[in-house]
Amino acid sequence: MGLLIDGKWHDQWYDTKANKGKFVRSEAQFRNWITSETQNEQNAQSNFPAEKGRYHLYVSLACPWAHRTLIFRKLKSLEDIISVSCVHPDMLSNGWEFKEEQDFLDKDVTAGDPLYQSEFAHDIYTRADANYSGRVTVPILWDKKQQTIVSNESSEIIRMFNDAFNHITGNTLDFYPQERRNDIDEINEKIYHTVNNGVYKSGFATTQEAYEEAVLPLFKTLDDIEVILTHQDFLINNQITEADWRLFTTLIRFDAVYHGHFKCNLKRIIDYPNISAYLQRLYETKGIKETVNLTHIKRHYYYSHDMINPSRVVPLGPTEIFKDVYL
Ligand SMILES: N[C@@H](CCC(=O)N[C@@H](CS)C(=O)NCC(=O)O)C(=O)O
Repeated sequence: MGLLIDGKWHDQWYDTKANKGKFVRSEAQFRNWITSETQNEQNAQSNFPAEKGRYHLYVSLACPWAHRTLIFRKLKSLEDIISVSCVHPDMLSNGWEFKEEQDFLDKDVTAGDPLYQSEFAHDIYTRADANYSGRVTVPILWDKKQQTIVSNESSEIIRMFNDAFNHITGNTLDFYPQERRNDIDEINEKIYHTVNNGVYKSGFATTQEAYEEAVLPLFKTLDDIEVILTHQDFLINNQITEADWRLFTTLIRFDAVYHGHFKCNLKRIIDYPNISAYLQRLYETKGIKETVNLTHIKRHYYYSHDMINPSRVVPLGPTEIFKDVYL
C-alpha cells in the first residue's frame, strides 16, 4: 500500500496521526466525462466522446467502488463496448498489481493489463501523468485513443455509463431519473459518509474515539434503512436506482469482511430481515451475481491490510446466507 509522489512510488500506509486517528479519504484527481453525440451537441465538442471499443476499465473485484462500475457495465449492456480487466486481490508494498495467478482467475473478467502488460496499477497512472502525486486507486477508466485516464471516480463513472452510451447500446434503463435526482442525491450523501465510507472510517481508525465516531452512525443509518424497507422494496419508493447499487456493493461485503475485519460488529446484515431480503433481491437481479467474487473480496482485505490482520489468515465463514456466494 502506498502512493505516487511526483511520479515515484512510495510504500506507506494511510496517515491517520495527522487527523486524531481518523481515516480521511482523498479526492479522486481524474474527473473527465464521456459524453454522447446528443450531449456533445448541447455542450460543444467533448474530448471523450462515447465510442465502441475506445475505453477500458481497470477494476479490482474486491473493491466496492470498482464493483459499482462493473455493475453498471452489466446493467447498461456495455460488455461489448467497454473492455475490462482486473488486478490481483493482494494490494501489498507496490499497491495494486497485475498478476495472472491461477488461484485468482475469474471466468467473467480478464486478469492483468491487456493494453500495456504493465506490472502495477501505478504504471497506468504515470502513463497518464508522469508526475502524478496521489493515491493509486481503482476503478480507472482509460481512454485507449488519447492514452490517458478519463476518470478514477466511481460515482461519476456510473453516471457516464448510465446514459452516455445509450445511442450505441439502445439500452435506455435510467438509474438516475431526472424527477428523482434530489431524493437520490440526498440518500447517497448520507449512505456515502456513514456506510460506504463509514466501514472504512471504522476499520482504519487508530483511536477509540475515531472508531466510535464512525461505527455508531454506520449502524444508525442501517437501522434507518431497515425501517425504510418495511414499506418499500428499494431506497427510493419501489424504483431501483443508482442509490441501491451504491449501497449493494457495501452490503454484499459486510458480513464477510466489514463485520470482522473492520470491527463493524454491532450487528450483521443477516440480523436485519428487511435489508437481507433487499440484498438478496439486488443480488438476484439479472447479471449481478457474475460481478460478485467473494474469493477476491475476502482475500484482498484480510491479506492486504497487515496493519489490521498481521497473520494474514483469511477466515472461512460466514456460511449462513447466499450459499452460492460464500461457499
Ligand atoms: N473515490 C474513489 C475511491 C476508490 C478507492 O479508494 N479504491 C480503493 C480500493 S477499494 C483503492 O484503490 N485504494 C488504494 C489506496 O487507497 O491506496 C472512487 O469511488 O472511485
